[in-house]
Amino acid sequence: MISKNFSIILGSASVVFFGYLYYIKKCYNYLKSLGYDGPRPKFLIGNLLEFIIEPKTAQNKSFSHYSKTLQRWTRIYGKIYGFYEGHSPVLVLADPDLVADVFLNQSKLVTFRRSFPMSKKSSDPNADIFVTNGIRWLRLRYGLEKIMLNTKNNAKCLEYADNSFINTFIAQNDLNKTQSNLDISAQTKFFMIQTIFTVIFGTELNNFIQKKPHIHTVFKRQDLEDPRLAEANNLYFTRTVCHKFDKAFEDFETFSILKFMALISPELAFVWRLCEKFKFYFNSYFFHVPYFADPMSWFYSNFIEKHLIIYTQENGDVLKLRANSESNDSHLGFRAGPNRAHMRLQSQSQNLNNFINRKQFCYLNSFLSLTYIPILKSNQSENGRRVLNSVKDFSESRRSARLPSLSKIDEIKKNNESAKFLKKDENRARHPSIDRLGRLQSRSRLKSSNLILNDLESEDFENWKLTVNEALSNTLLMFFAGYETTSTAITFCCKAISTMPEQREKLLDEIKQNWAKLKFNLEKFKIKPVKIKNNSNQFETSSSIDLQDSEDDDVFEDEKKTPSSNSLDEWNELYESLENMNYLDMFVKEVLRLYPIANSMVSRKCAVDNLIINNGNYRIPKDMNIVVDVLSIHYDSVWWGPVDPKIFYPERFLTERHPAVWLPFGIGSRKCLGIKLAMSQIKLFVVGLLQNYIIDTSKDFNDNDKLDFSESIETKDVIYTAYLSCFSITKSQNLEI
Ligand code: HEM
Repeated sequence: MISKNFSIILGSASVVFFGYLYYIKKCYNYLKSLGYDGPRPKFLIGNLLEFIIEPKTAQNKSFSHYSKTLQRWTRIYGKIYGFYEGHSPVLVLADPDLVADVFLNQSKLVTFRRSFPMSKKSSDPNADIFVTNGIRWLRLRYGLEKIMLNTKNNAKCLEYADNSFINTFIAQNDLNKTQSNLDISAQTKFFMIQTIFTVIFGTELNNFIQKKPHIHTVFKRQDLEDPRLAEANNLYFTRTVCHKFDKAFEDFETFSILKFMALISPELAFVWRLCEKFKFYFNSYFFHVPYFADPMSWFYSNFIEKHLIIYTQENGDVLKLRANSESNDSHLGFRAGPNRAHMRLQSQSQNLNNFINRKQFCYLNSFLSLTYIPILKSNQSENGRRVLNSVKDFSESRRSARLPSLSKIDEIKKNNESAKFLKKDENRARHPSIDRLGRLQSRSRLKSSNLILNDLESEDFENWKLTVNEALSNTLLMFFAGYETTSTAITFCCKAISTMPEQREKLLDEIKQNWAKLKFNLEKFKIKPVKIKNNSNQFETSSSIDLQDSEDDDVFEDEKKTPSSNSLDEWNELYESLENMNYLDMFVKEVLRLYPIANSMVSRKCAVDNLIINNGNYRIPKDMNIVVDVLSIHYDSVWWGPVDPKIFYPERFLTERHPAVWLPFGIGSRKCLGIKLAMSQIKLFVVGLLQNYIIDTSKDFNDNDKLDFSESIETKDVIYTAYLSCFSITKSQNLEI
């Protein structure tokens, strides 16, 4: 009997197993059936292996990577083709007209980012804008755009960046005077972490943490290679946070068996996700336990929690929506009862209150201002109890706050949207895809998430709020999205400056011409932030790190000392003058054209049935992943000529180009939200550097290295990175007034 049951189970399992294999085999006909050419897939893995190892036709087997593989395929298969990740088809666009058609003209329908089986789901309460799709994405985008693409806010961010530049680069370099070479990559990372931190929290990283050792439980001295130097350089915490994020990026790129399994069998993603949950119980080597087991929790408990409690307390606000039920969101750090961290913060909050009372701009406060938290005034004298209540109520509010906005969207969608969308499209040439959409709608089979509601009136948008989870997770995203990308871009710019004297002179000329408006950096620099003690190895900084709890408990004391007295108008002026420096703008754009940093992120998922593009020549079925071969477009002489696109030639931007040929920040409605911030940070760094230093290739490299800008840039799978990042830095006399 047992053996009979066993045979039945075994038989059924074999049927399912072989059925699945048969299904996988059939999948490999899909792209062909749609008329798309492409590389021949291997059973089970598709074309994944080619992303890792170049085919044997190459002289030596060398490591390949994502963008270069696409470039190679484009040369063989043309402007549009497909490949398989496991057995999932992916369509590649390598032509600006096609990209414009999908990302600009049809962007209403293709605003879904392609997802990977193991990445966070769009419906996850902690999902950020990068992974969300459909209406939820639109709501987030609408809110975040108001803050992140606002010129005044960006001018303010510039002030933060300028302070960070002084704190990291100039202070650091003065300390290392004896050192002939400087690792710009490390410096720019410090710069970025400091800037992003300040932009998010409105206070400098060191000011926030240095006098509060109990706050930073994760910051251990042993994390640092040389704690003494780090401490002396006043970058103790900055280094540590950089180290954490570097590790997180390493994890992102490291091969993991679970990620691989999910790619080759996405239908079983739930199994791999489950395994991921339990992987801590297994040997981490096999499953690759990430350094940040849960980045959100880490970030939350070390930064946001403190900031938020103080934020709520300072406003005298109790966040009250539903008083009774218990929170189950303790993973974010909120617990119903008091804990010691809360008590400590409570007693120290007065200092932070002073800071928040300044109503200083920062992302976290701005994002929170978009949430659905009703603010009730409460009795100021019951300070302690209020904080604890606010923590409790806050977690309640996070859950309940989500509901009104989502139901509102549903309501809007049901009443107006589908009809409106289709009506607007009546004037457009009717593609079969749109007709089909209409038929689907009339059969009430249109799923809410399939349409993007770009056509809503602006009044409707005003009611769209963020949930508190969304405000927080997007704050964390800013670190991930802006840290490595911008610092790498700055390193590439430094490389271009150090290897191309002609272009460097042109930049210097432009800086001289705009000198009056760009005076901020140098003036600040004159107030030396650092001095070196004569009789010891110890360095002394204007805000040296005191790991003991200080008597003077005002964490913003140092901030008051920083010479940042420019008014917002002046920062706006600086922002504008940076914007108006045409050569600088072209220079940075050219660097990003030659070395687009995050091109694998420019991807979409088709959200409608049968999207017709290129005047009906191509059909993209629903759920098809679409990626762009950015490198091929960036190096195409048809679009970038007549000067050879391989040559570094910023002036090529003087000619008007196709709207879809420069893609380092993506394109269309999902274009990078940090574009303005990133561009002004890069420009500020370049100007600051040239104002103060002569930058040359490192003395450790010979003349051949010196000329080789492109060869010194290593490209990784996911994003680009620089591996020769040491430069020789000497104090410049050029621009002294
Ligand atoms: C040189 C620096 C940067 C580069 C090269 C870069 C590149 C990109 C790219 C290629 C995308 C995908 C766009 C698309 O799908 O069309 C993207 C998205 C995004 N980036 Fe950036 N980025 C940079 C800096 C930043 C910074 C500093 C921030 C914020 C502080 C940021 C925030 C975002 C966000 C939020 C998205 C998602 C937008 C959405 O899905 O709606 N980025 N970025």
